[in-house]
Amino acid sequence: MAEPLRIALAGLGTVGTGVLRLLEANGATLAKRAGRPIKVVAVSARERARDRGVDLSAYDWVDDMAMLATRDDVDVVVELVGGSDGPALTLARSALAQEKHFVTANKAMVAVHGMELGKLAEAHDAAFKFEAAVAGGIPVVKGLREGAAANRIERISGILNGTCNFILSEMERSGADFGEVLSQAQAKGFAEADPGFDIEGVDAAHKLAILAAIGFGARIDFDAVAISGITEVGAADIARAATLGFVIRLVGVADCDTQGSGAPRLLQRVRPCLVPKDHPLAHVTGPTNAVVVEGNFSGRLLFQGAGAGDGPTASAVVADLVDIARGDTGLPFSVPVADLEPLEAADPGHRVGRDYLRFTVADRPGVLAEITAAMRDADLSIESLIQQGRSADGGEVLVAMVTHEGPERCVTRALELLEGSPSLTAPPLVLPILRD
Ligand SMILES: NC(=O)c1ccc[n+]([C@@H]2O[C@H](COP(=O)([O-])OP(=O)(O)OC[C@H]3O[C@@H](n4cnc5c(N)ncnc54)[C@H](O)[C@@H]3O)[C@@H](O)[C@H]2O)c1
Ligand SMILES: N[C@@H](CCO)C(=O)O
Ligand code: NA
Repeated sequence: MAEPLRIALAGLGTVGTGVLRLLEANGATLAKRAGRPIKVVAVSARERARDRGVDLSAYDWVDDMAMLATRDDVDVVVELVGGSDGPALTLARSALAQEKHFVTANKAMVAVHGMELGKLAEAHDAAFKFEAAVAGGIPVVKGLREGAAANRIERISGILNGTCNFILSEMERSGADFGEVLSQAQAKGFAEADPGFDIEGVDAAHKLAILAAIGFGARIDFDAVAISGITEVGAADIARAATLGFVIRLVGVADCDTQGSGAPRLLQRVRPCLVPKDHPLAHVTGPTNAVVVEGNFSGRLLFQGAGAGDGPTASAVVADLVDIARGDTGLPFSVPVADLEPLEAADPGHRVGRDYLRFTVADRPGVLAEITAAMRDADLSIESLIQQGRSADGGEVLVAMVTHEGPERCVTRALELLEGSPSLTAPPLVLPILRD
């Protein structure tokens, strides 16, 4: 059998230890599939003494992870540390500059520095692979880059954050409150080191920006992703959505739009959406992720599976190692980085859709008339409206409505007209209804 592919592994947390376990469990099969053994030679993490439930005695321990990139006995550096900058980025730059292949699960770093790292990889004939960075174990980077390569991609949409999906579907199933379910997601190892990245939608936006770059042949533009997280979604919204025939999911959507001018513009958004109960994404529960890719010849492709957790994420990391062992060390993106288009961000104002609007209002006469007058003046038409119950103390009540299809600028205008109104006791919540 050929010489082993020699690995240095930085980070021995949830994913890093998962990779060691997987290589141990499936080593013989992997060697056959890859044509040579995949062998870890060195590891690095913060605390050497910590009990991780894996035997590290066969690997060199390196205190300073930056040293992994300088070793002559290493072909691939695997980074499972996290953080868009700091030691992960230093390691990536140094490994690629020294012509080591580089594999990572770090979507924050790929979303922010992917263009620079991709260029560096191309310049040094090294592989730069990040299947685990997007939707954990689901082979969606490969699916888009390779499986759907023959298509013009028209739209990418998906549930890209396991923590948020777990929280929303658990709140829906058990009626538990947000904080309690977030703690469960943290205990299960889905959440980021800073769970703010999950619940504010930033993690999903990192992943969407990476997928959009591959799908649309565009430069990664993470700063252009419009992001809203799930912190404002309450149990009452989930219950009202259910009454109206929807579930609430955090969904990332990217598509291109010429806005009449000819030049394609890219719209990337991550928002909690109302998903019709018969839509495939409505059945995605727990930490599962799902991505719908719409190709002009393939039609709809649905990729679904575990988006987080040690085993599934390790599966994606090791799949990248198998590719490298087989000699697939080619372009990190669908085209050379220099050929990725710098697409401008699209203005969503003219996009047509339906929305769920939730107002928290003072419980007194005339308030509903004020809201509906603003909607009339903004040319926004109401399809249905729910105002349930009365507050015992004449305090505040929730009014939820669903609009008819109309341009997004009408919703923006209605909210502008209501801004500062003393009738509203909290900022309104707008959740788009995901279109088919
Ligand atoms: N956990 C998941 O389900 C999952 C899924 C997909 C991608 N990811 C990504 O994989 C990466 C790792 O995630 P994780 O969940 O395994 O994290 P983790 O916190 O469980 O592990 C991180 C590891 O990196 C080490 N580390 C952190 N900072 C360090 C530093 N400054 N110097 C040396 N070592 C340092 C820690 O000691 C630990 O061993 C992140 O980029 C994360 O976004 C995680
Ligand atoms: N925190 C991420 C891990 C997988 O990328 C999630 O919940 O989806
Ligand atoms: Na993946």
